[in-house]
Amino acid sequence: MSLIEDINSLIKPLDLKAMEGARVRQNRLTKPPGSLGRLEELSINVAGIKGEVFPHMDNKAILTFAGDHHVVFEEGIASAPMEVTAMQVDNFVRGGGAVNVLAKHAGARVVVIDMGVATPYKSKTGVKNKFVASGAKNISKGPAMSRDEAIKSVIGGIETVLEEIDNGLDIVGIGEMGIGNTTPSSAIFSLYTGLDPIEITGPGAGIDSAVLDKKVNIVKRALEVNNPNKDDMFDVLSKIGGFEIGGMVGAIICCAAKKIPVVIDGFISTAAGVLATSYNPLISDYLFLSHKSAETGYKHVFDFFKTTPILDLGLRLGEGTGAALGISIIDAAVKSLKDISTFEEAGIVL
Ligand SMILES: Cc1cc2ncn([C@H]3O[C@H](COP(=O)(O)O)[C@@H](O)[C@H]3O)c2cc1C
Ligand SMILES: O=C(O)c1cccnc1
Repeated sequence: MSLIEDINSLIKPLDLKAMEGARVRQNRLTKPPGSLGRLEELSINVAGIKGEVFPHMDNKAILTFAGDHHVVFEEGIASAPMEVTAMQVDNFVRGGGAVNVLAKHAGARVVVIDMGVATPYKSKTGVKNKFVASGAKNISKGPAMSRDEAIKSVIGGIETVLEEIDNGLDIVGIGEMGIGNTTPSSAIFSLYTGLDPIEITGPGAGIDSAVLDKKVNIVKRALEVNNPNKDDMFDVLSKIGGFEIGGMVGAIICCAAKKIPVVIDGFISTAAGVLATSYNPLISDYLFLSHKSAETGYKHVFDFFKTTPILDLGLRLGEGTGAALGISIIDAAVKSLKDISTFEEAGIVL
């Protein structure tokens, strides 16, 4: 636990001086003030996070945390076989996943982390091993994991970021792979919003309406059986979370501590964002929501964040796909702040 507390204690409010410097520069660039809209705000936020008016954006990474969920198979609410999580891990290592393609487009590397994949994958190299246990247990019957395992999963996420910093890390996208993980994510959102699971729970990767009814009841049962305490993030993570969700929480905490902008992906990584923000509200300043997930409950979760999604493309995939697109927009924002000439430099007098 002490690594988590030590890292958490490093998280500080944004650098207001750097933000003011960026704001002043934005207003001196050869364009009408405010005309780059949200890009201006994004660049100012990155300056505040990094404490620099000209932040570096050379090294970008999508961290895709993988883990399984026994609840969806034991209760018959799965969208795909459990083995698909492991198969997708291999696909990502080969570079053939949707996240690989969009990350490449954004100039970001993809790091795949095994937090708790329950079936074997073929890749011998190319997967970071932070394995905690073989899939989260059935949350409709009891806790997903022990408290110690929840702590271990968060530490795995922190270690991932610390190790990746050595490879250069200017911005991070948070993604996941885990068949069934919209179920724990829906439970987490229901708990923190206080909304009935029927308003939050959606079809995930794709189930019919009869299975969706069952899924809503499973989310309700998970909350009743476990009675998680929302003021204790580790209680929530251990009772209704998952190993890849814990990994994402750790990565988010560590990025905030290390002044690295964190770009959240869709429904599941947003659940990790809610958990991390509940653990330390200062983290909210370090987060960017890349896109508005099309999954049912997503629209109800903005109150937890100081920001709103950058894109609205109807995505509902996960893996870090939306985060990759978000990174390319943030990169454009930072480049605009740095590289557009000021009126003075261009010799333009208005
Ligand atoms: C082939 C395939 C690739 C995926 N890539 C991401 N997900 C997404 O779907 C899963 C969550 O949805 P649910 O809770 O309904 O299973 C996660 O793995 C998420 O990343 C996928 C799902 C499938 C089937
Ligand atoms: O929004 C997402 O990331 C999402 C939605 C449904 C299924 N998988 C991921």
